[in-house]
Amino acid sequence: MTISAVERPRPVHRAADLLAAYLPGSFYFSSPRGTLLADGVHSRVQPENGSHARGAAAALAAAAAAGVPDPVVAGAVGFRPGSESGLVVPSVVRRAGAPADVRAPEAETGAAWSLRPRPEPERYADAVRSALELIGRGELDKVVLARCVEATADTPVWVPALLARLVRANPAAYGFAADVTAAGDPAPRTLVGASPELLVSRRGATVVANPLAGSAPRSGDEAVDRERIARLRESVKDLGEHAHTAGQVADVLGRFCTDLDVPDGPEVIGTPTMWHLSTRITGRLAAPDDPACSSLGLAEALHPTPAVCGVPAGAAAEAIARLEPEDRGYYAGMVGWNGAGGDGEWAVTIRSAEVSDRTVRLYAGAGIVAGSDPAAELAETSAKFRTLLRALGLEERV
Ligand SMILES: C=C(O[C@H]1C=CC=C(C(=O)O)[C@@H]1O)C(=O)O
Repeated sequence: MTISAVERPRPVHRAADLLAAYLPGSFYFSSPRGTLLADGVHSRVQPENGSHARGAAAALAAAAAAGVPDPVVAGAVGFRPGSESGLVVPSVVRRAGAPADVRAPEAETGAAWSLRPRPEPERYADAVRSALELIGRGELDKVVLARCVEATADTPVWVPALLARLVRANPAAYGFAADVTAAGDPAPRTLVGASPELLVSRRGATVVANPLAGSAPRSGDEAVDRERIARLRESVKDLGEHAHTAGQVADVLGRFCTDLDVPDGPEVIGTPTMWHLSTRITGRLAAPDDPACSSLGLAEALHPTPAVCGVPAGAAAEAIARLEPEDRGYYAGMVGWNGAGGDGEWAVTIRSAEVSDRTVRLYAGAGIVAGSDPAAELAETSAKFRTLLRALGLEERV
């Protein structure tokens, strides 16, 4: 009797072993729901009429017909519509539980680094002032402005070690590493990060989204942090910034769901470097079999949320294109996986960097609304860089 690949019993893996098995070129994604490590490329996913979800459904059907066991679509999509995307059906997928007992080498303190902010911090503060003028004239309610720091080492950066340090330091985050090398790149390019923000997750008919917006840096001192949390909970500016984001996510999911549970107000969640206002929204899909309701379809409908773009979205995207000198690339896009039945998990690509050879490009942004202070927004982006800088052993440098 022969057993088809799909029916064959699956080996059981440990999360720590999958992280240790990650190599550049693999796709790694971990979350409180579990860990996924994917290798090889069975096929590349091309959008169909601009829809990644439709392209993914076709690629998954073809992979299942070809006997790929447990086919998934995995990878990342860039910030701008129609921009870079690196979605594939991998040849082999291994799964495990949420990351636990993860070992990681110490940061490469031996490497010599040079750091270049892009733009210079003062130019970022100028961009915030320009955004405040647009807000003052009523052209915008909110826009998220980002900046970049380019860190260059004297030796090539070993991404598996960087990923392991990120996951060890942020076990509750959405940890990821995705190969995003494009034709013409002089060296392989990897997107890596530890995002605190769930764009959307789907399991059967149940969907969850967890928009974040409104922030304060974590200080490490308990009394100071208690005070910062209390201030964040009451900050009119941060609550307004958050309401834009949670409201839009609820509106979009409401179009797909019969029941939607939206808490009355945000709670505060902590990462090792930040405090954020957070709203966990859950819903029940009206038509789970509709390809538009796959996790990738929902992620596309939600993207870009006002956590990374703004309100109104079109005017905010134009302001971003005009006021940010660096292209965002994959930063502020989405990263995750989508299975054949439509289940999956997509994180917002923040607390992230693109690594190529000796260079790491880190990105961080902050939501600008009426009442934002340019110096405070600049400081907030510096605090957000700490997730990656810490993993690189460079925390004191920005
Ligand atoms: C855009 C980023 O964070 C978003 C997520 C949480 C809080 C945010 C804020 O308070 O501005 C941002 O919307 C980033 O980390 O680059």
